[in-house]
Amino acid sequence: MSQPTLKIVEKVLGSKDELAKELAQLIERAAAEAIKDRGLFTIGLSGGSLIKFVCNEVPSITTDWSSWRLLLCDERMVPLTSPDSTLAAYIDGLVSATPLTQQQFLAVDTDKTAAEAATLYEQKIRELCGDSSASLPVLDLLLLGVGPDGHTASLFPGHPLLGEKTAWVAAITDSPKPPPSRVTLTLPVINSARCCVLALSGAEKADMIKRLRRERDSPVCADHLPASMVRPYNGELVWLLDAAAAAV
Ligand SMILES: O=C(O)[C@H](O)[C@@H](O)[C@H](O)[C@H](O)COP(=O)(O)O
Repeated sequence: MSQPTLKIVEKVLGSKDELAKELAQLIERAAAEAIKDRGLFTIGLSGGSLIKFVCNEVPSITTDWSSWRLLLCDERMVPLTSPDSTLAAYIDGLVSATPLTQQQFLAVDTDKTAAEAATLYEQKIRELCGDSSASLPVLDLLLLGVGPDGHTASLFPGHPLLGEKTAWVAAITDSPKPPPSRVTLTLPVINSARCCVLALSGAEKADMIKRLRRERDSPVCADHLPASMVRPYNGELVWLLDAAAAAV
């Protein structure tokens, strides 16, 4: 059976603020559709600059917050009290600014080893998706950043994790981006989502965008950057760029 053609949408926004507003509108639409169709909205969150984009604009959207379940596309194996904790940043930015409760966030057990936490997180996602026997979860919306080396979530160029085909969540203890120990969704789970958003901003990402565009437009390209391996099987791929990152 041939692979359905991937629907890729690329939007270039004038500034980081405009990118954040566009992202919030996309999230509002995705949440409305998911809640109407399934009574639940599952959204995956990444760290880095996405945190500010989400926390600055998402609190002002109109949605049924009680139907949201928020999980992490990747998380650092640090305590919630650490400034490196992605979950802590989102709880701090969203719980006080919306009706969301901390219990609606799917927390990683960062007090365990990364391998144990990965196994436990997969079980939590299975429970969330209500089908423990499912081969892959279909999450509604995954928000992904892209590092200057083309990594996304905690999937890094040339890392064996890029070849993981069965685990939903994997541990990495040699992350080139500190802190070194993390858990991450794997590519099969990322590509099973209904919609993946890659959000890139800043002039420092311009060169990477050029490489990703080359890979995107010619899949046979040898690079195989992790961010260009985000190609949802049956979902939508949205690139949101600010003008600085999209500068050719
Ligand atoms: O926890 C993390 O480190 C992130 O999940 C990571 O994948 C991030 O999204 C990229 O490194 C891009 O970060 P910036 O958008 O800040 O460049």
